[in-house]
Amino acid sequence: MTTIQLIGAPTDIGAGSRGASMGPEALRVAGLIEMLKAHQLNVIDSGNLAGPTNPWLPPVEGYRHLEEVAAWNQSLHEASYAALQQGHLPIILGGDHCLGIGSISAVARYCREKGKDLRVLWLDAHADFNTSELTPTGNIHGMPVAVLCGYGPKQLTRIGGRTPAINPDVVHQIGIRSVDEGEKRFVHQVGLEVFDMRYIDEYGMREAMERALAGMTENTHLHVSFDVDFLDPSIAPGVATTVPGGPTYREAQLCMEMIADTGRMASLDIMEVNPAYDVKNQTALLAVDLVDSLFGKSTLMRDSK
Ligand SMILES: NC(=[NH2+])NCCC[C@H](N)C(=O)O
Ligand SMILES: [Mn+2]
Repeated sequence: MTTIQLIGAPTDIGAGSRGASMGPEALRVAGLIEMLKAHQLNVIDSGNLAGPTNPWLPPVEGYRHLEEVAAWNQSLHEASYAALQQGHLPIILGGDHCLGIGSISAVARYCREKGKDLRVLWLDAHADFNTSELTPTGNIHGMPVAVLCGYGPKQLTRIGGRTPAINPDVVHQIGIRSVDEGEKRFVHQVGLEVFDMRYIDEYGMREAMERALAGMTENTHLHVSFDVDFLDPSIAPGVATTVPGGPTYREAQLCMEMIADTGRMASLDIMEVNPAYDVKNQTALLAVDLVDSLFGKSTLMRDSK
């Protein structure tokens, strides 16, 4: 029986607006634990990590709150790695998406040690591939993928003991529709695989997901990093950096169901839920509904189990 371990990381330290620090509790209030238990999963809620408060200062040399971001990610790295070592499936409750650094560096370290092939599905409106030279904001939640690939300050790129923590070819991004100018060039330069909204418009979510999930084996550890701003803001207003033109409810469901069908998901981030922007917790409720599908809820007639 799979044991899920929830790890809350209540911080907005990498964001440009406050409020993602309330995300972990919003997800719990929305029924995350009860939903997981209904899948006959063991659930351990290890509560929330502690870390520095948000000093709410402007960027320094292209980074906002670098030391605090490093502290949060170091402790998330340790907690996520410990959960994986115990054989648990960690679910990280963000918090802003800078926390992908701590979470995914832990998964990468675990995979290296176990000889597993890592694949990261990055569901997001943004590529999060900025550096201090490229960023228009200095907000580190716009940088985690670049940091994981070794581009960034050493306080962050060294978390997890190997730099780079991952190679760009393990990352497959879905739903992207907001990439800064310099960031775009850099994404092309390193050859990130991006199924952006234009791709999804032209070929559909099914084709995008088939490609993003292709080639996995028994030995693949699939990590899903779900930034809730992936979703269209009309259904998910509770995020700080909304971008119009995201996946609809049905497209998002299909995305989750296709991941569930692989049976390979072994760790998950749920990031950027921001109750300060939400209406009656609907974004957290929707995230829980979609994660329900990620764990195999089927609304389909063909459901046979
Ligand atoms: N995880 C996120 N919400 N990232 C938004 C990043 C927005 C913008 N590209 C920036 O770097 O500031
Ligand atoms: Mn993001």
